[in-house]
Amino acid sequence: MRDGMTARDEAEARDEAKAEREVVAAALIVDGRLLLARRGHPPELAGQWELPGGKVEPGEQPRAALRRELREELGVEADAGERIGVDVELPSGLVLRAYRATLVSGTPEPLEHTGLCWVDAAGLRRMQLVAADRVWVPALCDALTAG
Ligand SMILES: Nc1nc2c([nH]c(=O)n2[C@H]2C[C@H](O)[C@@H](COP(=O)(O)OP(=O)(O)OP(=O)(O)O)O2)c(=O)[nH]1
Repeated sequence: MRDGMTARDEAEARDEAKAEREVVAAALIVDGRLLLARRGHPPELAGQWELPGGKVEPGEQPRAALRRELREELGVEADAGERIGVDVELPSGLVLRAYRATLVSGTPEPLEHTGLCWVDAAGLRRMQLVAADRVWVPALCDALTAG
């Protein structure tokens, strides 16, 4: 045990460290199309498409983080649902996880991205996705074709 820390402090610190390592990403599907967002930064990812989302803050639940990110990035209220696709280990040590999301209110706008687009399964296969997201294409296409 670390000096001055109780077992509960340590458990919470572990939980926080774990939460800090997760990036949540939204598979937001409306009318059979998936929303993609184009990154403007960092330079090595600029111009590539991703699922909107971001890092979970310490003490934050992943689905709450996703709702916050969609509010900040797109200006919408959304619900976060089931996981989709596999966990992806990012080179930075973060773990990237995708969740189904449903739109509750608002129209997505690119408040922090350089653009948005809605794609069906064929469109998704043509997009230049950030490398980490490419493993999700089959699962996302299944979700799109399942209606
Ligand atoms: N949001 C998101 N990030 C992704 C995806 N795929 C992927 O490799 N990433 C990476 C890019 C970044 O290294 C990291 C998330 O960073 P971010 O910039 O979106 O996080 P954030 O909104 O919390 O922003 P920041 O304040 O840390 O800049 O995960 C994805 O589909 N969505």
